[in-house]
Amino acid sequence: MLTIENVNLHYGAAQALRNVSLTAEMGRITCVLGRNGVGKSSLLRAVTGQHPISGGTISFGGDKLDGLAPYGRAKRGVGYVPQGREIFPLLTVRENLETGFAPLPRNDRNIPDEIFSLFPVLQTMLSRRGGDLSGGQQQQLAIGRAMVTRPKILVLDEPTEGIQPSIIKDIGRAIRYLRDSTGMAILLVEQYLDFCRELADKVYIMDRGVIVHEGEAETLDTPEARRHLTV
Ligand SMILES: Nc1ncnc2c1ncn2[C@@H]1O[C@H](COP(=O)(O)OP(=O)(O)OP(=O)(O)O)[C@@H](O)[C@H]1O
Repeated sequence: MLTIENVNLHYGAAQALRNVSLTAEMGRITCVLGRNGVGKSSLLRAVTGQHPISGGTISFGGDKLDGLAPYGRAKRGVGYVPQGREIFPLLTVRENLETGFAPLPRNDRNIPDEIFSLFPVLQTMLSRRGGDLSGGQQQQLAIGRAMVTRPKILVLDEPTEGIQPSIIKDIGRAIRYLRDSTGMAILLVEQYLDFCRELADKVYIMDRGVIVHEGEAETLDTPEARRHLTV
């Protein structure tokens, strides 16, 4: 499981995370809810090594992650689907998927078939450029690219942002499938309450860099959560 303990993160003098602690267990979907600017992406940058933390510890399966470069964390099984997808627009869909080979030993450098079972559109568009895909297709590609790295934990930054409802459904189904079939841990941050409520096993709510609620999804107080999501 992923354990985040008392983590602080700064951008210069501005503090984006304040003593944040959370756990994301194997075989469960952990969702962090919060409105724009409360620190959700910063939390994922801390987990994936995109930004250094200024206090606390982050460990996965008992190994300390903080201090490792993003590449080292990918090698230890941290798969990342960043906000805005970050697809390479001039590379083909196949080449985008193959960028996920980097942390893998040579024998594992193949694209698992289950990516195409989950997202058939990727197979039909293998030789198209990433930049030609719709936002929803790019999100599926970003999840596929993370799956190529054979993650033990998948970390997703607002996977529903700017995506049409039918593709949001496909993405929700894929996330559930990954939890159930592989037993991986899934940590996702979201502003979309209904998506989170349908999918999550455990929910945290963040406000201004602080965790203000932690609980099982079925006990989530929806009006209270909505209050935290309204500006
Ligand atoms: N590179 C940066 N330099 C300075 N401040 C930053 C930087 N990135 C984020 N911040 C600030 O840190 C705070 C948390 O931002 P963060 O992106 O983590 O929030 P968020 O909850 O993910 O919001 P969003 O949904 O808009 O991405 C905000 O006040 C933001 O302005």
